[in-house]
Amino acid sequence: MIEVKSLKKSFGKVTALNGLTFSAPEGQITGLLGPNGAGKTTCLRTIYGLLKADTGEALIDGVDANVDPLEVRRKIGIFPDKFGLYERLTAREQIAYFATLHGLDGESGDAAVQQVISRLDMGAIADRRATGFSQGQRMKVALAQAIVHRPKHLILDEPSRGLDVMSTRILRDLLRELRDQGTSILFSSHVMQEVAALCDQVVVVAAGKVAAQGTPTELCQQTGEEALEEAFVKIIGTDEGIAA
Ligand SMILES: Nc1ncnc2c1ncn2[C@@H]1O[C@H](COP(=O)(O)OP(=O)(O)OP(=O)(O)O)[C@@H](O)[C@H]1O
Repeated sequence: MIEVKSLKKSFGKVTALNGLTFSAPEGQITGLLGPNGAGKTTCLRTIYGLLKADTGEALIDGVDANVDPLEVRRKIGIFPDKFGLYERLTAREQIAYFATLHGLDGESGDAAVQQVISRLDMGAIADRRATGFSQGQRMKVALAQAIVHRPKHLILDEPSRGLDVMSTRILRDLLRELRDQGTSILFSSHVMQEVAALCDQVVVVAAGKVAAQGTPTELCQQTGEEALEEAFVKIIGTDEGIAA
C-alpha cells in the first residue's frame, strides 16, 4: 500500500502540499486528479524520495523513502514527469540498464528485459538507438524501465501526455493488467476522461490537499451530479487547469 499522511511542502512562499492525506491500496488504480499546480508532481516526487516533505510522511508498505531509499526503490516502479532517454543506447540497452540497477543481470536480467519488450510489443524498436524515437516509442521505453523488475507498486506522473490513441490504449491495457495482478497503481492526471476511464478510486487534489475522494460513482453521489466532469468542477470550484 502507498500511504501519504499529512504531507506539507513549501517552496519559498509557495505552498505546494498543505496536509495531503490519502492511500492507494493494492489491486486498485488510484488517480490523483487536480488542476495545474495542485501539487500532484510534488506529492509523487515525495513518495519516491526525490523530495523531502517539510512535515508528514509518505510510505510504501510502511517504509519511508527518505529513511530507506533502496528498499522503496525495489518495491516501486516510477514513470516520472520528465523521462530522459540515453539517446545513444538502444531501447533494449536502456531497459537492461534499469534491470541491472534493480539487481537483475545475467540470464534472469535478459529474460526480464525480453519479457517486457514482448509485452509492450517493442520488438521492432528494441535494438534501435533512442535518437529519433517518437513520443509513443519513448513512452514505451520509459514504461518498460519502470516495470522490468516487476514492482509491487507503480507510480506514474501524467503518463498519457503526448500519446496518440493507440499508445494510450496500450498504456491503459497494461495498467489494468497490472492492477488485476495485484499491483497498486497511482497516477496523476489533469485529464478527467482519463481518470474516469481508468480509476477504481479518484483522489481530487486542489491547492495541495484532498478536496474529495471516492469511486467515480461516489464522487457523483457526493456532489449530486450525474456526470463525473460536472462533479469534478463542483469539487474544485472551477474548471481552470483541468482538461476534459
Ligand atoms: N522546485 C520548485 N520550486 C518552486 N516552486 C515549485 C517547485 N516545484 C513545484 N513548485 C510549485 O508548487 C506548486 C505545485 O506544483 P506541482 O508541480 O506539484 O503541481 P502539479 O499538480 O503537478 O501541476 P501540473 O499539472 O501543472 O504538473 C506549484 O505552484 C509549483 O509552481
